[in-house]
Amino acid sequence: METTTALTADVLVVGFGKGGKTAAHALTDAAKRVILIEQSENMYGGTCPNVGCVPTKMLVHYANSRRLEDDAQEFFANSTAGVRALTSTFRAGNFEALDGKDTATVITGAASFVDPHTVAVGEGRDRITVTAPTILINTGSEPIVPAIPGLADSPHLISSTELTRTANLPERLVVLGGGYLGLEFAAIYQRFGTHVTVLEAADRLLLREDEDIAEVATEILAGDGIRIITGAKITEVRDDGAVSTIMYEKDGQTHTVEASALLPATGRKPVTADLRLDAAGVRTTPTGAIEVDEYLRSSQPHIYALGDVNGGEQFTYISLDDARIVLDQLMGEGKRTTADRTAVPHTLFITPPLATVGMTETRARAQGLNIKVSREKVADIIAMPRAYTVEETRGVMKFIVDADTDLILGAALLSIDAQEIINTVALAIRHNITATELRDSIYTHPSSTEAFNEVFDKVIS
Ligand SMILES: Cc1cc2nc3c(=O)[nH]c(=O)nc-3n(C[C@H](O)[C@H](O)[C@H](O)COP(=O)(O)OP(=O)(O)OC[C@H]3O[C@@H](n4cnc5c(N)ncnc54)[C@H](O)[C@@H]3O)c2cc1C
Ligand SMILES: NC(=O)c1ccc[n+]([C@@H]2O[C@H](COP(=O)([O-])OP(=O)(O)OC[C@H]3O[C@@H](n4cnc5c(N)ncnc54)[C@H](O)[C@@H]3O)[C@@H](O)[C@H]2O)c1
Repeated sequence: METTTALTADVLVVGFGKGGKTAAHALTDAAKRVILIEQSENMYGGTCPNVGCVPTKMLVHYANSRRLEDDAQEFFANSTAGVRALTSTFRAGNFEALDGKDTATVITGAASFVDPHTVAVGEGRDRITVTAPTILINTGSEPIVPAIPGLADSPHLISSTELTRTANLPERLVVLGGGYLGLEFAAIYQRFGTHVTVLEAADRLLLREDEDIAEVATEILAGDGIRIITGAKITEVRDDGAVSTIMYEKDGQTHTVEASALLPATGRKPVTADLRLDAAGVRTTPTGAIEVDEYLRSSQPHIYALGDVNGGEQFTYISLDDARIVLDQLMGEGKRTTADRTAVPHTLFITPPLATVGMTETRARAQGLNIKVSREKVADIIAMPRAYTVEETRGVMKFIVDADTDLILGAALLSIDAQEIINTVALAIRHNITATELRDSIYTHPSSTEAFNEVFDKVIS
């Protein structure tokens, strides 16, 4: 006999991502009854701490600390064991922190809509329905596997998740796509001792960045031994026992490259297919994202979508900011919107990292702005001995400054510590702090921030 447990809550959250859990905590702290449904017991806390940012950045750290005398396979297995230990601690912490609250419950199972106010989890006797006047969808994104003949069925296909967990270091990794995810895994695995090839469809890496910056980043990656092939049109994957052969066309010629592991890194798509959004009357875009307004309200005003699932930029801190917008709707003044975001920084965690914010030189010139550009190789920045003290002097710093107002328009920092100092530049842009003020500030020594003393000086005269 089919039975259903019917639960109610003030707010229902579907998916344990950054935005959903942040909102869930704030709402329970405000005495709301919250139920959060997460499909997998391996994903409490969502993508970032389990299979995304945290494991990959820990792997960057491990890969960079490998010594020549370390056995590659053993060192790698110990590294992923370290990652598994940390992620399981974070996972348990995420679960306890929320489920342990008096007014919060975490239910494990895949949720799908029954009607605009109700979702169901489980089957038969285990079926639970949850009904709530307000629903937050935070189901994240998943990898796109491009429709290349032979790829989806290849036994050597490996996901980014598996690459953060496996104990086996692949001998030859081919990464399809040279975006954020592809380049980070390429850099990590090359340093662990794998032979890595990146096949990128575009004519160069990092199309969104200025060409000179992309060129230095490409030189660094290639200098580390990664084979980078741009302008590659992948046509087929053929499998032959121990290896896959990837066929691609470049400049009118057909080439092949062999792989023992094959990572598709050609983008991620919103997870909406199994949510039965039609039953809730929630509209999606052609890419499957939940259609939202600037307040993150879906086509059903009581249903909000946060994080990757709403088709916005796929970063943890954007999902976090989505939570601020939704909380402002539910408990605040209802004014905060996605349009309030300015100077959102990004970091590509290669070594050294590439952090960017604001406008590129190319875009500023295309807009006809009167700009000054300061660009200095990290090795040449006398005011930044930190690069020498940690023996990482590769890279370049570039700032785009409005020549009329002295305001900073953008920055690209390919440098040790770039993931930290970019936040100071972003803050300066947001609060109209001028290039002169950044140049003339007092910074700790030796630090990377003190490069500002010198690099900004080059555009201020
Ligand atoms: C390898 C990798 C590295 C990354 N590195 C960085 C980085 O360094 N910095 C950065 O800012 N971003 C990084 N990102 C991107 C970042 O991880 C994502 O943008 C972010 O985690 C998205 O969070 P979210 O809130 O949208 O949801 P997610 O954290 O993706 O959570 C969604 C949750 O919903 C669950 N779910 C899905 N469907 C259902 C359902 N039907 N019922 C119940 N639960 C469901 C999923 O299991 C998942 O736990 C990385 C991503 C990857 C893949
Ligand atoms: N450090 C970080 O913040 C970080 C790290 C990893 C991932 N992420 C997030 O995850 C998202 C997904 O990452 P991603 O790298 O998969 O996507 P992406 O969109 O960043 O890059 C995809 C790349 O694949 C290329 N491509 C597309 N189709 C191709 C094909 N058929 N053959 C060869 N190349 C092809 C594209 O030209 C592009 O360069 C990122 O956009 C980012 O938002 C962030």
